Amino acid sequence: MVDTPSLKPQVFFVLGGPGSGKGTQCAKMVEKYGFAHLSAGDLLREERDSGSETAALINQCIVEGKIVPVEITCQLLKKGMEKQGWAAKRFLIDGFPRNQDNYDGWSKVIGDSVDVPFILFMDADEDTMIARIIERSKTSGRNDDNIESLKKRFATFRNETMPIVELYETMGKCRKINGLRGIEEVFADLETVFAGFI
Ligand SMILES: Nc1ncnc2c1ncn2[C@@H]1O[C@H](COP(=O)(O)OP(=O)(O)OP(=O)(O)O)[C@@H](O)[C@H]1O
Ligand SMILES: O=c1ccn([C@@H]2O[C@H](COP(=O)(O)O)[C@@H](O)[C@H]2O)c(=O)[nH]1
Ligand SMILES: [Mg+2]
Repeated sequence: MVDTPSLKPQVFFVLGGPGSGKGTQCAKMVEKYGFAHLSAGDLLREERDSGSETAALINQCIVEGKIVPVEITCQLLKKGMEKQGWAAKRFLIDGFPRNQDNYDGWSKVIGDSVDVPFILFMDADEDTMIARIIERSKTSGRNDDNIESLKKRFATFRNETMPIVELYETMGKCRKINGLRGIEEVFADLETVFAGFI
């Protein structure tokens, strides 16, 4: 467990398939309400591009749509949270925990050092998400924004991440958002869900 001051940070995990709008909505929460946003995927891409000893493993996972071992991701998230200032913060952690290994690793390293009031599940159908990612691929420069990687990312999402969404549902801690509407309409729903925290 990490050593925390008395005031615990609040962490809201944001889950959803590739292209469901996690990053887009988190950016709006940062802009309007000053939440701190950590995208696990962005942190992993940054670590890969730094050329560290884990770079090759991270890149292989990204291209194959597989999930990076939690020891790597959790350390990046912990460092990111500390960098932002740990205490009295509201963190949106985007794209994590993605499987049981992620969930267990987070529980072990961070666990009760933070409060997780609820998670967001950005719900959208695959055809919509594929169309968004193919459009994004024109400018993103991401080496997993292509049909081959995307199919694998969807399979991982269905098989490994959805059980984590369901786990939070059973705890009464999952807030499902219809991600199919326009960006502003989706954001209005987030504002409703976050009432009391904004
Ligand atoms: N509600 C929306 N309607 C239309 N387009 C959207 C909507 N939300 C996001 N987009 C667009 O879809 C693309 C993917 O969105 P975003 O990057 O937020 O998804 P993500 O869930 O973070 O995906 P990934 O898991 O691949 O990082 C972006 O180009 C974004 O501008
Ligand atoms: O916790 C995580 C988050 C991400 N990954 C890997 O990164 C890619 C891209 O993630 P995005 O959220 O779409 O940016 C994802 O497919 C995984 O390969 C991870 O392993 N663990
Ligand atoms: Mg994203």
